[in-house]
Amino acid sequence: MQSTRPLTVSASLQGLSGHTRVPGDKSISHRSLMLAALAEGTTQVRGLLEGEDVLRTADAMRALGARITSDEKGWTIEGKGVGQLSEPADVLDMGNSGTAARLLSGILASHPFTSIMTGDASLRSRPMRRVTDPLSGTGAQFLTRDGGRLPMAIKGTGTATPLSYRLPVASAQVKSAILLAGLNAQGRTVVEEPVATRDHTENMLRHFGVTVDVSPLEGGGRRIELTGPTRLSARDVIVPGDPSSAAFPLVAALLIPGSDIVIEGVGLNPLRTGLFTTLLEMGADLTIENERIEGGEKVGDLHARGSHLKGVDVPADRAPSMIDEYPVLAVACAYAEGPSRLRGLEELRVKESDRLAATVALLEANGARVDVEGDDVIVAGRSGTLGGGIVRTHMDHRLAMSAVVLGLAADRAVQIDDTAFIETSFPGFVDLMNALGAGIEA
Ligand SMILES: O=C(O)C1=C[C@@H](OP(=O)(O)O)[C@@H](O)[C@H](O)C1
Ligand SMILES: C=C(OP(=O)(O)O)C(=O)O
Repeated sequence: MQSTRPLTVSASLQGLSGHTRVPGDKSISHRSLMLAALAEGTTQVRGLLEGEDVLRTADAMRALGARITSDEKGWTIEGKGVGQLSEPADVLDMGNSGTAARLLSGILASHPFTSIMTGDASLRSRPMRRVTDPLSGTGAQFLTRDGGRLPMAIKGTGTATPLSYRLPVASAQVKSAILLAGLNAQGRTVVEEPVATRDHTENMLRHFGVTVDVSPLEGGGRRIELTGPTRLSARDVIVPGDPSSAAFPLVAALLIPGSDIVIEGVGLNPLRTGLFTTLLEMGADLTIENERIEGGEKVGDLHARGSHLKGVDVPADRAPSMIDEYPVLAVACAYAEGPSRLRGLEELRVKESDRLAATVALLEANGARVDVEGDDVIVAGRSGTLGGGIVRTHMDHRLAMSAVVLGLAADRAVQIDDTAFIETSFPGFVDLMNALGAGIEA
């Protein structure tokens, strides 16, 4: 990927102001390319996130036979059909993207050819067994390095056995891998998730004409079922703004006194809005305006003003609806009045970095007091000056953007070792923040 890009961020002298739009939703963008490649016909995608992670998925689907082009109007994908992808001539490099690697594993499991997948140093350290263990039940074979890490070889099957699987961890990536394998399996695929996770795969499969049955599980969670082999028909997709990206300008506006911003067209899928709920509980001056349906997804405009935040207790079962937002929420908690407890964050340990440890380090380096008790993070709340630290981002875009937000509200400048990985999910982040008046000198 890009060379290292260090950045020093000083306090924003004035509040943020103005209207903006964040790039397209990363989860929906990956899925739109994958499902369009599996569909029969031509799909147009508008608003696709053109970040490095999604571009890796586009390259992989091209290597598997789909024709994918883009122009100023959007992206066009000529699909191959379920079961009709072709053996790639070279290694599939999924870069920094866990979503790309995990979801594609499901697709490759039920195609009758052999492929090899790798990624960057961060992705090569992340656990793949969570998908290879269940997907082995289809009859596909996986050969991984170092107890389940990439690179891995996948020998798929054209006669996949359908899986019936209860997720041991709350993971939309694992759920999606199993459902995608089920598209070309012989019979009923069933996934049970004890806690509901983002349902973009289910929603988009329906959009492409697949029958997906979803029923509630006793005691919470959901059962998701589909019958293979099935066919997908090309359908155009409009990608909403990514709530996980909106989190950064949003929290910055809440923390910088005098701010008043509107982020337009943000996706409001209820399985993604845990951060907004939490910020409201903290007393944020945040309103969601113009709620509407765009391209089949609920979207709205986030209107945020500088706020006096107070500490919060976030329950563990909220984690799946805001899993990528904890680093920036922890930053907000460091500026809040009174302590916060963020519960049940074990999944943060297996993201692009060990995000639990790295978030604690980010805050401590800048004068905040933080404790970890089991999988809970306790942030003491503001008591003295903040900032002045050096932040190590470990190839993790969310840490880099969280450090920028911390720096914009800090008393002393924050040094960030590398902001290059922001390109994976939020191209143009610094420019967007500066257009709102952040005054970051790159
Ligand atoms: O399915 C998806 O698109 C995603 C699911 C989440 O990961 P897990 O499934 O590991 O929780 C999230 O962290 C990731 O950024 C995107
Ligand atoms: C965890 C993330 O992504 P992925 O798992 O796709 O690398 C993220 O974007 O915060």
